[in-house]
Amino acid sequence: MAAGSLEVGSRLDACLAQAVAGDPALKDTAAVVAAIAGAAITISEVIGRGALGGDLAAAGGQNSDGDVQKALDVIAHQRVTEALQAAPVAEVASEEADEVMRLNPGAPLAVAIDPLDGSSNIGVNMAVGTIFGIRPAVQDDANPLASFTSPGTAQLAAGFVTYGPATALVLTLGQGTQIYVLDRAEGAFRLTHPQLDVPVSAKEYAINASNARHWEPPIKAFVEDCLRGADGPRDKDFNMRWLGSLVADAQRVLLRGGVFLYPGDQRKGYAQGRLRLLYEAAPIALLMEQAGAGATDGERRILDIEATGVHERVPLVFGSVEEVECVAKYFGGRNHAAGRSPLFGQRGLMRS
Ligand SMILES: O=P(O)(O)OC[C@H]1O[C@](O)(COP(=O)(O)O)[C@@H](O)[C@@H]1O
Ligand SMILES: [Mg+2]
Ligand SMILES: [Mg+2]
Repeated sequence: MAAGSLEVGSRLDACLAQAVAGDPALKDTAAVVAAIAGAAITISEVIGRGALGGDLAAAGGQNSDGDVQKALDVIAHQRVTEALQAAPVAEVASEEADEVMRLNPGAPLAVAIDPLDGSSNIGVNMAVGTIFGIRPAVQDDANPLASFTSPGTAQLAAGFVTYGPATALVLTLGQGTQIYVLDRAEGAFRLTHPQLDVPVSAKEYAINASNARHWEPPIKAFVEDCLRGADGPRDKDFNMRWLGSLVADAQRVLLRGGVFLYPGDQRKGYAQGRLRLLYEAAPIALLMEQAGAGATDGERRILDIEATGVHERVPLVFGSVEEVECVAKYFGGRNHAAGRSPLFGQRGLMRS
């Protein structure tokens, strides 16, 4: 979907048809997007009823990452896998399934999906979401992960749905990033943002600061310098937001800029942070890059990283390009001593 060629208010199905008319190779990808969007509408109805529909936060089993599955995690996983079963999808890598799931052998596409992102927000009426990345399926009976080992650049499309005050689908088919909002009266998504363009610089960061004592020195230094604001080496005051829901934080960054960090830290099991490469970091990274923003693990471009496991984690930094590059400088050791140097960050020394 080329930027500028889409009309605000158009229905998702019309926009997908237009994309396929322009590039017939997108036919299957568009069918998968439509299937996920359909499942998202039904998930949004469940979430919209809140506690009227029962306790969506009720604990069930455990997923492979050791997280307790809540009732809504399980419902969302069922809804998306049912929808993908009826689409041209050979395999699914879901947060809520230990192994890659085989759906339609021989079908052309594979989907990595986080059916319900932001699980800690379930049951308290806060935003949650669904994240997905669509890739070509690679048939290799000896390697069940074959469809998912290519770097994120192999993704044909990526997106997420936010179930917030409005239900929104943020989508890229590799030509810009668009937002569609669910028109509840009609039961259809309509285009609201034909081309997102993330501001290059920003004054807002998002990180779970309760982990500060576990952070590595570059992250500590970056955040300390943000906190020092106009009195420190960054020379500007920052605001902070943390929603505990990656999709909601990502949507804010896409709409008004900023930087999000979930770094690795020294807690047991958190050396690579908390977020998963295949169904969280890689789709978000494609959406960011297609909107003019960046996504790294601190230093390396997320889209260049190859997965070696379904639920592999990766440190994640994304958002306004200047901020993402600034974080990389702290990792490179070029900035992170600066905040503590008597020559930096003091009015009248390195700055006028
Ligand atoms: O509770 P923490 O450590 O701040 O982690 C919050 C992060 O974890 C997540 O909830 C992980 O996703 P899931 O809920 O899909 O496991 C992100 O949405 C969010 O950004
Ligand atoms: Mg998640
Ligand atoms: Mg999840």
